[in-house]
Amino acid sequence: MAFKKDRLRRTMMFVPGNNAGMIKDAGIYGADSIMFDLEDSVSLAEKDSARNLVYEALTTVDYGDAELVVRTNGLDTDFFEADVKAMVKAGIDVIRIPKTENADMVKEMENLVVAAEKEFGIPVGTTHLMAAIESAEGVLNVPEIAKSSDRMIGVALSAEDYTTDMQTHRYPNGKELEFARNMIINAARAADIAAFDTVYTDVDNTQGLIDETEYIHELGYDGKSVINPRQIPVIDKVFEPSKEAIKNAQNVIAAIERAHQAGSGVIAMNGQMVDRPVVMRAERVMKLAQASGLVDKEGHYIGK
Ligand SMILES: CC(C)(COP(=O)(O)OP(=O)(O)OC[C@H]1O[C@@H](n2cnc3c(N)ncnc32)[C@H](O)[C@@H]1OP(=O)(O)O)[C@@H](O)C(=O)NCCC(=O)NCCSC(=O)C[C@@](O)(CC(=O)O)C(=O)O
Ligand SMILES: [Mg+2]
Repeated sequence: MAFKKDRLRRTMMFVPGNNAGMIKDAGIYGADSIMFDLEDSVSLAEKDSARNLVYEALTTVDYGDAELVVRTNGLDTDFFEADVKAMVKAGIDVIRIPKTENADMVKEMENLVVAAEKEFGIPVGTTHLMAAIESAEGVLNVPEIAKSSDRMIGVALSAEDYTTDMQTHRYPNGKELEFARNMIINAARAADIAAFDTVYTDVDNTQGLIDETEYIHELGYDGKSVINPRQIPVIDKVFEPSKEAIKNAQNVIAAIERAHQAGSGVIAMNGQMVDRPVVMRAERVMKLAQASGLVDKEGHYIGK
């Protein structure tokens, strides 16, 4: 397991917690984060066996560098406490809180996580949290939800439940999600945490997935939740920087290093001002380039 607050999270793959085959092989597809689901993809009759299955996998399977996330059952269910205890004991990186309506729900989750960390001898603060925003109320409260805990790593739009709550459904142009998407990305950036777009459920429609991913990439999202491994390379490709963008980022980083050596935090490059925000964008391009295998560890372009 590997946790880093500012890691790349282009794809977060849902894996139904009752499917042993999918759980075992979930690490081979290259998702940045693997999310084991104990909530809506698991029937009531299988809640306990799914929890045991995911616990077993977390403590025995090597998922490499992937970040490991679990979506527990809701705070209002009989399964929630047992889910949280088992997942904290297993050393999960992140708990995804379903149907998060307000900051009090995050606090309730946090209190249980702290108790479980103490009970199982896990260093307090190790288990991180993220909130799934799945309702009108959740969208209105997302700014406070995003800032409600130091453990928060991100907020995610959950459009299936959200559109149901809004008494609409999903359309190809995504107009029904505009307000929620803008609220969520803005709240995430204000809290300095990640923003995840929703699942794209039409798994055979690759062009539709590309269009939606390009749109949320432009809005500034870190990535998307996915439901099928075939969606991972499609999303990664949209997030892949061009050769020109990489070259520009390399030039920006080199220019600011020269500026720092000369005792300045700002420099002009080809007539354009290079300062901290420009450098931060360049650093993100280089991180994406490295994850895409387009540059080596020293940042030299190697292509594919
Ligand atoms: C969609 C489909 C049925 C398509 O089946 P297909 O049969 O066409 O799949 P194929 O492509 O043929 O599979 C090829 C190979 O990949 C393996 N494989 C497939 N999917 C895999 C996977 N997910 N993880 C690991 N492995 C996988 C498979 O086992 C096979 O392995 P092998 O046999 O060895 O070749 C299948 O993917 C699937 O069940 N997905 C998970 C669905 C799910 O989790 N739903 C709940 C989360 S959403 C929700 O709750 C709404 C939300 O809450 C969301 C929010 O909060 O954001 C909201 O409100 O919006
Ligand atoms: Mg949902």
